[in-house]
Amino acid sequence: MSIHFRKMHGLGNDFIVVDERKTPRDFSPTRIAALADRRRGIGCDQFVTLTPALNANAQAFVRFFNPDGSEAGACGNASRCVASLLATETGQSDLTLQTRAGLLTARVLPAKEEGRATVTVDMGRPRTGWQDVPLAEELDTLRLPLDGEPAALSMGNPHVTFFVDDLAEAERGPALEMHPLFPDRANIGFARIDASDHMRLRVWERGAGFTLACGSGACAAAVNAVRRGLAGRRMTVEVDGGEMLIAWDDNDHVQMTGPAQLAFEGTVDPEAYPK
Ligand SMILES: N[C@H](CCC[C@H](N)C(=O)O)C(=O)O
Repeated sequence: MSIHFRKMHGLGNDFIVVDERKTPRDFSPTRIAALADRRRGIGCDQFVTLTPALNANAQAFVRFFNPDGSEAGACGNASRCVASLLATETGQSDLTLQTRAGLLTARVLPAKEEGRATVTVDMGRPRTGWQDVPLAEELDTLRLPLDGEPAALSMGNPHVTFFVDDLAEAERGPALEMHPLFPDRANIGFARIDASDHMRLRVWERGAGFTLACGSGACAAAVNAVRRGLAGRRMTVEVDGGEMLIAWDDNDHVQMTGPAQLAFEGTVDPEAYPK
């Protein structure tokens, strides 16, 4: 039986979004991986499901799955896309999403062009304890004992940020994702600080590989830059797919602003894919 889906993206980080609030489906990791596959399936960086919110203040419970079938607690770019979807549906500009990392509030600004919105998501507080990331042992998350001394934190998902002069160092990403120091694996960011309010970032994403943008990775890199005394608390983060504005506010919350775009809608029969 075919289901409806939306293909959306934030700065080229792309998503299949399935609204299961009326008919929950509980896709298996295998089926998610098949649907997310760019050759055998529809193809996406993350598969995103909406199910009924458990918290009365939220419009939906939102879950994020990588193309390898693993689930992530946070996904910044997809959170902007879902907020934009809910704004179109409800006519509201202020939305609340329930995620495994907690409640996220979002504000959708008036769309300048059809199908594209600018959204600010409050991504909550960065968690900088070694067990938050998590790390395999007690360490100072400001400088990990790895070549390049990266900083680490969680935005609801694990992020490690290397501060580099040459972004070619991003080729280290695949091996570092699987490093034994990261029991849940990790998203590996490589940030070049070009000014106190501007960085260039590439992220090797856990379970997804290089993406054109990583919202939670931009939040993590901006906070880690402040922690290391390399930047101010408002930062333009330039990624392959474009730019986001990140602000680590006075309440210790990270505000992420960027575009959300609906590419197309369609239907798919999940039964046509491996269970
Ligand atoms: N690969 C990430 C999830 C997607 C994050 C990224 N697409 C974003 O916009 O934050 C993880 O496993 O934690």
